[in-house]
Amino acid sequence: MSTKQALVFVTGNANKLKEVREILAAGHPIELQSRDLDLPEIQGSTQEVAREKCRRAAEVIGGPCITEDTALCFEALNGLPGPYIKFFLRDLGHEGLNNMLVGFPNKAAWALCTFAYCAGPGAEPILFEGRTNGKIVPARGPPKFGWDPVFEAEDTGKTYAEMEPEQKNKLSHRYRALDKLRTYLRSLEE
Ligand SMILES: O=P(O)(O)OP(=O)(O)OP(=O)(O)OC[C@H]1O[C@@H](n2cnc3c(O)ncnc32)[C@H](O)[C@@H]1O
Ligand SMILES: [Mg+2]
Repeated sequence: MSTKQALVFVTGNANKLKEVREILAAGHPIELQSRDLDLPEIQGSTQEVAREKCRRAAEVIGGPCITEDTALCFEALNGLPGPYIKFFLRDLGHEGLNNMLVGFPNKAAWALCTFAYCAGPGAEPILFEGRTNGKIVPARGPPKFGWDPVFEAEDTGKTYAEMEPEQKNKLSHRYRALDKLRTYLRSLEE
């Protein structure tokens, strides 16, 4: 009989959860439960933010869990807004994100996803990063998820919002990070 506790994905973001489930549905299955909790996030590097959030999540859950942090980094701004993109998006909108780069010819950006896995309260979280390069463009495509309409992924000519979910889920920052996490979790099963 297995005494293994289910792995819980702690996130307050329904779109993230949807994509994670879609990505995990293709390929090796990983059993996942979810908890809709909006955990406090510290200031710091993407790694510090991710580690601390996952640590707190494990305390709340009382068992193994994963969390995910997404940053959107502008090359002309040395990687900012980075982990603070949520608040820039909320307060400035798609147009404001474009306006931030008005004075810069360089519109390059990258989306960075950091999954954190914590084995339980007190354990040190382990991080898995995935990055997709692109550029910031005036909004195109349905505004269903965050900054998807203003991020054009490299070599696709399309914003994330213009893609079918299958296309985004094959090249996204989230897919790339989750693929590494999946490999790690499989190695634990062996
Ligand atoms: O509870 P958590 O998991 O933290 O969910 P959150 O919505 O607070 O998410 P983050 O702290 O990681 O902030 C990332 C911001 O970027 C947005 N976002 C995350 N992934 C995205 C994606 O793939 N495409 C577009 N926007 C995304 C998200 O809606 C937030 O505004
Ligand atoms: Mg958050």
